[in-house]
Amino acid sequence: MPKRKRETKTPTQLRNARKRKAKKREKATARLQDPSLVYIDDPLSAPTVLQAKHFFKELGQRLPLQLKAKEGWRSSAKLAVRRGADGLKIGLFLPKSHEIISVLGCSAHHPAINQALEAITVIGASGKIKGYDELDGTGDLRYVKLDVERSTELVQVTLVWNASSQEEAGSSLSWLLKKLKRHELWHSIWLNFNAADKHTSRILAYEKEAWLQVHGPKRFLREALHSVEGEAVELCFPPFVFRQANLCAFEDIVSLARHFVPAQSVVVELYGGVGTIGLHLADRVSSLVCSDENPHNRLCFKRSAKALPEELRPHLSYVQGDAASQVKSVPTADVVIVDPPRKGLDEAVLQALCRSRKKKQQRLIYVSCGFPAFQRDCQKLIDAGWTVHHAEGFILFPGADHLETFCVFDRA
Ligand SMILES: C[S@@+](CC[C@H](N)C(=O)[O-])C[C@H]1O[C@@H](n2cnc3c(N)ncnc32)[C@H](O)[C@@H]1O
Repeated sequence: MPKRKRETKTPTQLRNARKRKAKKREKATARLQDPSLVYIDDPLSAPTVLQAKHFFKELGQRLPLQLKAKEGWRSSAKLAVRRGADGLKIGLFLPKSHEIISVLGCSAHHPAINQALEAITVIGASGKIKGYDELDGTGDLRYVKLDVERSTELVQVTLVWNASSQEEAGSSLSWLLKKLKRHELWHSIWLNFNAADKHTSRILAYEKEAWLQVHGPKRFLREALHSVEGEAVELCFPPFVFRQANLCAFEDIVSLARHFVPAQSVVVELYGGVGTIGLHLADRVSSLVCSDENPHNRLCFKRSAKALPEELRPHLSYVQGDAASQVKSVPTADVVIVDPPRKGLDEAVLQALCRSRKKKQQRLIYVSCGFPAFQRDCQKLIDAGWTVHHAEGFILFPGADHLETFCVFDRA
């Protein structure tokens, strides 16, 4: 039989074939739905919300649900960047997949986030910068983080770059920065150098050396929660600290927390971030010790506390450390406030709360962003003698299968 000649393709043909394939993939995913908007028609029908209602009903508790604006609420977003057929593909991963769905123009975004995304997408269409390719670990831009300063509508943008330094990033980064700086959208521009292995799921590199501010003022982005009563606080949110994506709705949680902290309480706050809840209790506490594992938070807390009236400052302190290292303070508190990540309380914290007995009466305010973990922790707290005094559910991400649970426990 005559041998068939092997078909060889020119580099241009190969490139075009790759582009066609990528376009086909993009078309297929475009038909799929943004995972953050699946329940947007009726956010109260999301499975987690129904599950939470059932759980509290079984405990003999009502669970009032709070839902604010369904559009324009997301003032902080971390978005993945990958290689697209026509430049950068920026968006959210579809559940359990490596496919990205574009979120350009998403109705949940604060308008400033959409403007920023548009600007980056247009610049990216030139093809001069490459989106990250997780198959081979090549490419430039891995993620973008966008945080809006709501009072000015300016955006703090962080470019997560696949290099370990600005030198290593080279001319493509310098070119992008030059283009970005022509826009008047920015509060500041930050670089986060993350050359971690392609198998990592970590979005940001948290080491101090990984961060570089290349544009904007030295003063951190500020946010005031205007609807919260008490002393006005200016929270600091540089890009390397946790910030609630829906700060407008979280204001109501902070207000509610104030309501459940009796005047002159000794308060211990674990998983406190930059002091988003704790600092708003400054006029209600005889002392507040706030802590968090992120070493960057301390400076933010101190700067915000410094701007409070002089007589309140001595009552406020901040300790850097993970929650497990702070459990000694739990029995000394009248009120313990916890707002852990999705996985819930660390075992050491849960154990400390379950055996804490020094005070005659104690209150625990638990703010949870992960309902399954809350359910588990709640059951253990009840078994240890805590009772649910009040619970409320907040739809912080309307359209997503998520509930932020606010629960007050008491122990006599
Ligand atoms: C859901 S955020 C809440 C922060 C704050 N209450 C707010 O609303 O901005 C959780 C915080 O827990 C911190 N964190 C995560 N794991 C921790 C741990 N094991 N010990 C202490 N803090 C932790 C994170 O750094 C983050 O600031």
